[in-house]
Amino acid sequence: MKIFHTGGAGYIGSHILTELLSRGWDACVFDNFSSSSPKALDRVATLTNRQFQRVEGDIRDKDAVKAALREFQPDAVIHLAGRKPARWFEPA
Ligand SMILES: O=c1ccn([C@@H]2O[C@H](COP(=O)(O)OP(=O)(O)O[C@H]3O[C@H](CO)[C@@H](O)[C@H](O)[C@H]3O)[C@@H](O)[C@H]2O)c(=O)[nH]1
Repeated sequence: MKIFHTGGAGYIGSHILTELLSRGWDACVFDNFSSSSPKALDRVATLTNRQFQRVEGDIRDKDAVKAALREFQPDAVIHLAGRKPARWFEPA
């Protein structure tokens, strides 16, 4: 299986990525590292002893997403790239 994995460098994403690679699946991580670091991907590669594609890009950039999908040709997409939830404000 080939998985296109947005937000794959994040907390939940990097755990999912580890599981995908451990199953022998291929992955392409698409992430802008706005709340994560490429170092997380290095750690996953070391932990799993697997290499995978990495694309640094903005999920809102339709052309960049299309180009990455066209090149990788995934079987499935796991989409975790997203902004953190809005803060909770106490009512006045
Ligand atoms: O426009 C965007 C926004 C985010 N990202 C990426 O998406 C990933 C999101 O991951 P993260 O911020 O770690 O979120 P979660 O994996 O949902 O982790 C949530 O849950 C964790 C466990 O509770 C907390 O530690 C985190 O702070 C909280 O955001 C990161 O790699 C971001 O760089 C993009 O690529 N594009």
